[in-house]
Amino acid sequence: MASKIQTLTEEERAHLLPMLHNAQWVETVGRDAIYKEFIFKDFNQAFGFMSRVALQAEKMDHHPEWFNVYNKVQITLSTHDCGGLSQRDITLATFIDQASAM
Ligand SMILES: C[C@H](O)[C@H](O)[C@H]1CNC2=NC(N)=NC(=O)C2=N1
Repeated sequence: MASKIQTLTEEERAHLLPMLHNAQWVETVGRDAIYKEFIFKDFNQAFGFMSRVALQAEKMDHHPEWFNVYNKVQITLSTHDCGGLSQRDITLATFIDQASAM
């Protein structure tokens, strides 16, 4: 059986979280998750971004918690299967940042 997904170790966090902070991701209060808000020119741009993220999320079997109104997309990433931040969240956050810059 494949080993269960693990939350990030303290060592991994010390290395990865400063990089995420530089990219404007913040740690959520009261929960082991990261959060970022994206503002686009209009709904079309926002939904194009969401479409790119959705296809990647499905490929990874790792899905964002998100909220969209018009040009604004708020995203929280956490791994439900381990109850906190895992490497999958970091990988998806990196993809999301790239997708937002397209
Ligand atoms: C059964 C399915 O593989 C799991 O529920 C996947 C789906 N997408 C997921 N997305 C996120 N963000 N965390 C998970 O733990 C997760 N688990």
